[in-house]
Amino acid sequence: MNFSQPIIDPFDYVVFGGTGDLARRKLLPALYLRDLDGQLPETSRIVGSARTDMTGEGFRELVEASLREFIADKLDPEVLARFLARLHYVSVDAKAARGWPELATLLSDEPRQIRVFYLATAPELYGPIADNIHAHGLQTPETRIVLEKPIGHDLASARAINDRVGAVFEERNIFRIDHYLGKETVQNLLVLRFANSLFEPVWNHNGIDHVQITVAETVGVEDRGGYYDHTGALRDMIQNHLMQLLCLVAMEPPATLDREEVRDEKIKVLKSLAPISRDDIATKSVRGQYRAGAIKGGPVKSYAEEKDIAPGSTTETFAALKVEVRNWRWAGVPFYLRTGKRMPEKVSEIVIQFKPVPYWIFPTGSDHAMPNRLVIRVQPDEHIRLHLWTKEPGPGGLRLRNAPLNLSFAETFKNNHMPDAYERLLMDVVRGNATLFMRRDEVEAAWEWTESILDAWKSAGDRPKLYTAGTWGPSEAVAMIVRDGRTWFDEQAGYGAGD
Ligand SMILES: NC(=O)C1=CN([C@@H]2O[C@H](COP(=O)(O)OP(=O)(O)OC[C@H]3O[C@@H](n4cnc5c(N)ncnc54)[C@H](OP(=O)(O)O)[C@@H]3O)[C@@H](O)[C@H]2O)C=CC1
Ligand SMILES: O=C1O[C@H](COP(=O)(O)O)[C@@H](O)[C@H](O)[C@H]1O
Repeated sequence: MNFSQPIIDPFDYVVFGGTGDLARRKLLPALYLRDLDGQLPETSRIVGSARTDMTGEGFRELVEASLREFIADKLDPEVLARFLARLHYVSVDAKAARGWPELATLLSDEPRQIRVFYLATAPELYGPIADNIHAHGLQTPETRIVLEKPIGHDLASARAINDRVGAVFEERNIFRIDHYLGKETVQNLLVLRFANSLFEPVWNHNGIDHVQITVAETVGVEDRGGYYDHTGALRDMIQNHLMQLLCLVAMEPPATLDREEVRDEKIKVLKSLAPISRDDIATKSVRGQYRAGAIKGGPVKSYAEEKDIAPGSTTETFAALKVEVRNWRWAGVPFYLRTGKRMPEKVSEIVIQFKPVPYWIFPTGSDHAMPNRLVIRVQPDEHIRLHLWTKEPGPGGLRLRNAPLNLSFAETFKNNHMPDAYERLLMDVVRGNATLFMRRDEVEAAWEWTESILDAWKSAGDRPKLYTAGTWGPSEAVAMIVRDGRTWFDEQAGYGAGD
C-alpha cells in the first residue's frame, strides 16, 4: 500500500452511466486502484448516476460487488472502506429534468474546483447531458467532460455531438477517450520511437517492408448485441483503436509531448490515408461474421444466435484492411490491419517487418525470405521483441536461426504495477492532461476515412464472409496479404491460418 501524498487538488468525479457495464468493469475499479495507490485526495468524491432509482447505500453495494468480481486480489479492507465512503448516487435522466436539481445540490454542498463529468452512456446522450450541465450551472472553471467512444455513428453524428458539447465546453476541457492510448505498451511506442536513435533511420519506406496491426479478441458480443449489431468491427474497433495505433506508428516526431503537438502529428497521418473505394474493396478489405465454433475447446454459438442480433444481420464481427499512408515516409509501405471477435486468442500486436538484406551470402537452408521483425505486443504478456538472424551454436556448419531479442515487461519491471489503461487516463483528466486523448478534428478525420469504406461496402452490397469461431477470420483475410507475397505474423504457428 502506498499512502504517498496525493499530487492533485480534491475533485468530484461524476460518472453518468455509473451502473453500466463499463463503469462497473473498468472505471470504478480503476478509481479504486488509484485510491489504493494514494492518489485520491481525502475529500474527493465519486458520484454515480443513471436513471435507475437507487440509494447511496445501494450504489455502494453494487460497486463493492463489482470490485469483488473484477479486482478481488487487489482489495484492501481499509482502502475499500475509504473508497466506498467516497461514493454517492443521484438518479438522473440525461434527457429529462429528473434528478438534475438533486445533482446540483450535491455538487454545491462541498464545492470542488476540479469537477469531471464522465459520460459512460450511449453517445446519443452526450448532447443532452452537456446541455443539462450548462442549464443547471454545474460548471466550475475547472470542469472537464469525458466522452467515451464511439463518438457518434458516422461523420455527421460525430460532428453534431462535437458541436453540441463544444457549445458548452471549451475544447481544452473535452476529453475524448480511446482507452488504447492509455495502455502501457501503446505509450511505450512513443518512447521506443523517439527516445532511441536506433529505429528512426530505418523507420520509413527504405527500411520497412510493411506493418501489421492485429487486435484479436476471444469474446463474442456478450450482452452488447443491441449496440454491436448497429456498429460492427469497423466502427467499434478500427475507426478508433486501430487508427490510433496506426497514427502512433506512422506519425512524424512531435516537437514536444505537448498535447497539441502530438495531435497535430496524428492528424497529418489520418489525412494521408488513401480512401478505400468501391473498386478497392475486393482487394483491400475483408468483412467477416463468426459462425458457431469452439474457443479453447469450449463450444460457442454463432453471431446470428447471440442476444439482440437482428435476424439475417450482416454486421461484421471481423474486418481486415490494407491501408496506404500517402506521404514521403510511407509511400509503398502497406499497413495491414485486422480485428475480430471470437478469434482463437486475445492478442493486440503491432508487427513492423523490415526489408530483407540486399544480398544473402549464407549457405542455403536459411530462409532468406524471413526478414527482421519488430513485434510490439500491446496485450497480453506485454513485450517488445526484435527478431534477428543469429548463428545457432555448434561446431558444425554455419546454421542460422531467427531468434528474438526480448524485452518482456513482466520480467524487466518485476516490481512495477502494470496499470490498466483507465487508471492512467482517468487521472490524466483530473490533471487536465489531454495528450492521450483525441482532438475533435482527429475523431472527424477518422470518421471521414472510415465512412469511405462503409459507403463502398454498402454500395457494393458487400456481405460478410462467415468464419468459424475460434479461427483467425475468413480465408479471404489470408488471401489479401498472401496476394502481396506476405503472410500474417505467426509466432507460434497459429496466427494467420484463416478459416
Ligand atoms: N462496455 C464496454 O466494454 C465499453 C463501452 N464503451 C462505451 O461506453 C458507453 C457505455 O457502455 P456500457 O457501460 O457498456 O453500456 P450499458 O448499457 O451497460 O450502460 C449504460 C448506462 O447508461 C445509463 N443510462 C441509459 N440511459 C440513460 C438516460 N437516459 N439517462 C441517464 N442514464 C442513462 C444506464 O443506466 P439506466 O438504464 O439505469 O439509466 C447505464 O448505467 C457506450 O458509449 C459504449 O459504447 C466503450 C468501450 C468499452
Ligand atoms: O472499445 C472496445 O474495446 C473492447 C476491447 O478492449 P480491450 O482493452 O479488451 O482490448 C472491445 O471488446 C469492445 O467491443 C470495444 O467497444
